[in-house]
Amino acid sequence: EEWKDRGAAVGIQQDYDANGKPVSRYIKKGVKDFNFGQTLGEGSYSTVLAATDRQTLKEYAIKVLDKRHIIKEKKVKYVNIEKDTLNRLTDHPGVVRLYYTFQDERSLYFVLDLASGGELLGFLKRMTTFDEECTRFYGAQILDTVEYMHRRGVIHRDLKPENVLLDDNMHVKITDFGTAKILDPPNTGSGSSAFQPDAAPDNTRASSFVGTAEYVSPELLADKNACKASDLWAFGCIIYQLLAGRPPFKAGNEYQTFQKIVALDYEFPRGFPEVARDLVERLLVLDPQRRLSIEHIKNHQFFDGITWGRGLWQQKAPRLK
Ligand SMILES: Nc1ncnc2c1ncn2[C@@H]1O[C@H](COP(=O)(O)OP(=O)(O)OP(=O)(O)O)[C@@H](O)[C@H]1O
Ligand SMILES: O=C(O)[C@@H]1CCC(=O)N(CCc2ccc(Cl)cc2)[C@H]1c1ccccc1Cl
Repeated sequence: EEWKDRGAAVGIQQDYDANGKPVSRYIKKGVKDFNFGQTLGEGSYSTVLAATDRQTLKEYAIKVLDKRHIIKEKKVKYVNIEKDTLNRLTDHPGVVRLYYTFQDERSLYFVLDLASGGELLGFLKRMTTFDEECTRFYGAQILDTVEYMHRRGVIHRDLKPENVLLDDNMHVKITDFGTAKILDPPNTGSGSSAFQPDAAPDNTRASSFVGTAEYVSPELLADKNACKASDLWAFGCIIYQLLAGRPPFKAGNEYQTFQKIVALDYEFPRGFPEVARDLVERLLVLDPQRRLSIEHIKNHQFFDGITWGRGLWQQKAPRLK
């Protein structure tokens, strides 16, 4: 019972016994290992609290989910998807890292990277619009992270400025994977084959789920299925929104917003930078197969000057202006 209440083993400590024989020890973390601090935010089924590990003094964000509420709202599936997705996306600086999970009789706990800068949306609201340099930097970090997710066979499906958090270096930390889709690699016939693609082919379709109205792709509205290119549609909406201060498709209600999307009914405000306009026009394309691929986006003139890869995450974030 003790084992269960304190959650499954969450980490392996590699040690050696007196004779130098390797010994693996399971580290179990539980509520008692943390000092809980302020509430960082509330979700529909969750509360996120700042917390400090009492042994290491490292700071985390701990997402606490109420079991009764989750069961009542039939969201158990989303809890498992969030856990499984985060457990697949463990080695990229742009994804909020999941360190431990544990539970007690009332709650589930996800111990996550603390993104102390809060949501990108918050900064955008305060600035009204970003200049090109900031849009380029944040766009590049978001794209680099989306590329990593796709290579690991994960479609986010709800990319938006609320789900792009910022850490204490003002670098991107993408969150909210409860509605993500894990593309199971195609069964290559012989399961034991040496070559196992780390992700399904690009045009694999995911099951039905609709994200946030303003960022939903036309294919999702047409035939209820999202694909990797659906994340790139949302990416196009985000680039537009950072520079324009509002999303490209926004109407009085969700249905009218959907009508604008499927009709590709949007226009650029006066003064919208030409190069960025060209990029957005090649992303907000109704046919997902004709949308720019990640490789082509990275080579687009708008991202001239960006060093892709590790360098992008070591440089100083531009001051928001
Ligand atoms: N790792 C984190 N670091 C700092 N703040 C966070 C972190 N994760 C979430 N938050 C903040 O806590 C709030 C609640 O996040 P949570 O993921 O629990 O719910 P949500 O996804 O925002 O809402 P919903 O579940 O309705 O989609 C968010 O507003 C977010 O800004
Ligand atoms: O998959 C796991 O890592 C364990 C396995 C053992 C276990 O009991 N749980 C909790 C399962 C669960 C999920 C949702 C609710 Cl509402 C209640 C229990 C899982 C769990 C523990 C802590 C946090 C999240 C989860 Cl899914």
